Amino acid sequence: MKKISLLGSTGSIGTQTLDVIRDHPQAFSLVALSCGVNIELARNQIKEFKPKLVSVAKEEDAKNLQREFGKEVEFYYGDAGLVEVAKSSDADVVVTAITGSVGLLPTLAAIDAGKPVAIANKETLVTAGHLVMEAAQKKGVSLIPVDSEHSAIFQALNGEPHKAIDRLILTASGGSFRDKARHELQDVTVEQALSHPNWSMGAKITIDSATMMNKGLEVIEANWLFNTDYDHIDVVIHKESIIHSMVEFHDRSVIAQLGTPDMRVPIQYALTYPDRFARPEGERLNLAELGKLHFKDLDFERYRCMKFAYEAGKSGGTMPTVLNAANEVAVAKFLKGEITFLQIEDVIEQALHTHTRQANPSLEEILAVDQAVRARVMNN
Ligand SMILES: NC(=O)C1=CN([C@@H]2O[C@H](COP(=O)(O)OP(=O)(O)OC[C@H]3O[C@@H](n4cnc5c(N)ncnc54)[C@H](OP(=O)(O)O)[C@@H]3O)[C@@H](O)[C@H]2O)C=CC1
Ligand SMILES: CC(=O)[C@@H](O)[C@H](O)COP(=O)(O)O
Ligand SMILES: [Mn+2]
Repeated sequence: MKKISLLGSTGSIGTQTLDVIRDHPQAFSLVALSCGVNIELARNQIKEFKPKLVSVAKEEDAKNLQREFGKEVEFYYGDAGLVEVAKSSDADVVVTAITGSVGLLPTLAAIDAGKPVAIANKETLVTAGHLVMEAAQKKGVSLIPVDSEHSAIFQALNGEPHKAIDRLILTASGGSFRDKARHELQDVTVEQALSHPNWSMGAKITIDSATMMNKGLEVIEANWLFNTDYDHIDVVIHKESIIHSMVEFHDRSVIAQLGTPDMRVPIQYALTYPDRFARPEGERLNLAELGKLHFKDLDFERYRCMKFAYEAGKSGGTMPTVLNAANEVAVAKFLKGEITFLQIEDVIEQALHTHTRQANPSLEEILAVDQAVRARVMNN
């Protein structure tokens, strides 16, 4: 029985992780969970899965739940609660399905406690990839990708030596506005931006997908997870999201991983690796029915966030931290109707331009830059 601690249980990846646990009750159990403010759903999850440790965002919710559930469950709250859920249970693996760089400290805590991490929370690797990778290496802890592109690459690599890799090719759907030209993006609404053509995901990543920042974050994520430099990571637009990503080897052989868009597949693989469990209910891929798959080069002027992400990734130091923090706040502002869709790019560009890069930042420096950028962007 593999015991799981789940950060972000009430979100898109979180609830799909619970689907996987529910599908394989002999193999998996949930021993700890965290969520933010969706207490109604968390309450049902606690009743169904009976975790011993739970963290919520607010102290008041933690106190009320403690009264309700009694001694069987220990409740925590806030950022410190996330760290407890990550390190203090008897979990065999921690799934990071929380959104944003708030996932950094709990991820480091899980690694420090020697727990393998099934990593969906890409912002953690973007904001402090060098610290996360160094900690994982030092502790001998594995980071297993959940993000569909990185799971695809992980599966395509399947033990191939690093020296055999020539290029990683990430596929990008193009997001909600894949068929719109740049001049048509002036007045797009939040509702339109939240309508992804292929995937049902949380709000933040859906907006990232529409700006193409999601792919930018994923390029940085791939750089860390697969130790591959930016000149050997490409992106191709593939509107159907059937090929989840590819690896080109030195002999020009290209291995891709395909499947219908269903995040439960990479989530489950991250939990069963190196084994594969069945997903009998999963939708089969029918290529004949699809008929065609489409591919298109990425236009860096159309998708300016991609340019920012490659530049920030190549610069390294604190630049990816700035990219991520500015993006998180800009997306939150767009979702609240405070800025327009195209202003997301302007906010990020401005934050990157005004920042003085620090090389090889410590955890304290990363946290300070993250806070400073958030404060500046929030008040602008
Ligand atoms: N959705 C997808 O298909 C994919 C997602 N990812 C990545 O996975 C991560 C999660 O994405 P997704 O599931 O879509 O996001 P959702 O917005 O659907 O869920 C986010 C989860 O994190 C919790 N949360 C958010 N902020 C806090 C906080 N400050 N403190 C405590 N809990 C918090 C939410 O709690 P609550 O709702 O209770 O407030 C919720 O449980 C992201 O990093 C994303 O990029 C990667 C690949 C695919
Ligand atoms: C499901 C998943 O992994 C998302 O990150 C998805 O890739 C978003 O799709 P696009 O960013 O390609 O639109
Ligand atoms: Mn992805």
